[in-house]
Amino acid sequence: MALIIGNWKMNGLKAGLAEAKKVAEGAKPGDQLVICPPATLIMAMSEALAGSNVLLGGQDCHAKESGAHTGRVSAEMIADAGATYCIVGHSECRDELRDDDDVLAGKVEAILRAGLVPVFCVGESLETREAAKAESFVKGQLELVHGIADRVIVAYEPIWAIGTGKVPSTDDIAAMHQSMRDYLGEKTPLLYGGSVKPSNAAEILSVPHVGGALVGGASLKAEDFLGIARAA
Ligand SMILES: O=C[C@H](O)COP(=O)(O)O
Repeated sequence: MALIIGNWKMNGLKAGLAEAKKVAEGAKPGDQLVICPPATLIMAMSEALAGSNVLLGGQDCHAKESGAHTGRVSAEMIADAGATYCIVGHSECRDELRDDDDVLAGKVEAILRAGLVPVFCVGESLETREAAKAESFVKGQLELVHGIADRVIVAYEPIWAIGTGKVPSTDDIAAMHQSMRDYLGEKTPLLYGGSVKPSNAAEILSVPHVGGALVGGASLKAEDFLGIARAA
């Protein structure tokens, strides 16, 4: 069964709890669903979804456990609020927070320290794809998790496919996932992310080595998120 992770990004006020409850109510036995809401909602959502087969994740974290880091959230806090997973290295964080490999290494270590599963995001820009360097670029990003390949989930998200409605060809998705599989070995779950919708999910999820999806926009409506789960 595919793992379908919804990344709500900076969307979802308290009213989002109702949407998450709809996901839990509509989930079928065996579904592997994860919602990564804003940190402000994790605790309430973990109470509301207790006993369901929808798990929760954070979207990012600080490398330190606690301290004078105004505005930041630690992996321990995310775990304490009821999450099981934490996204790290999303291209929006790499861009907005200027997260480089050193910072990301600290965050991955923190996520493991807190007992969470890291969902490590990689993906190339359009420029890199057009220069036929996508696979080597992604392999470079994956070096950071090569030594912990059995403790991490990797999400391949081409930056140009995020929120744009553009999706790589299934041949390109297959080639990238084969390349990641060859580099990381068999134990790492590999997800695809970037404009996944109910209408294209079945095709994407049938590509060899694609073990699930990291979903942004289409995870905000229970009907769409469950539609993707059904396609899996
Ligand atoms: O983390 C999720 C991704 O950035 C994909 O977002 P999207 O499904 O809105 O393209």
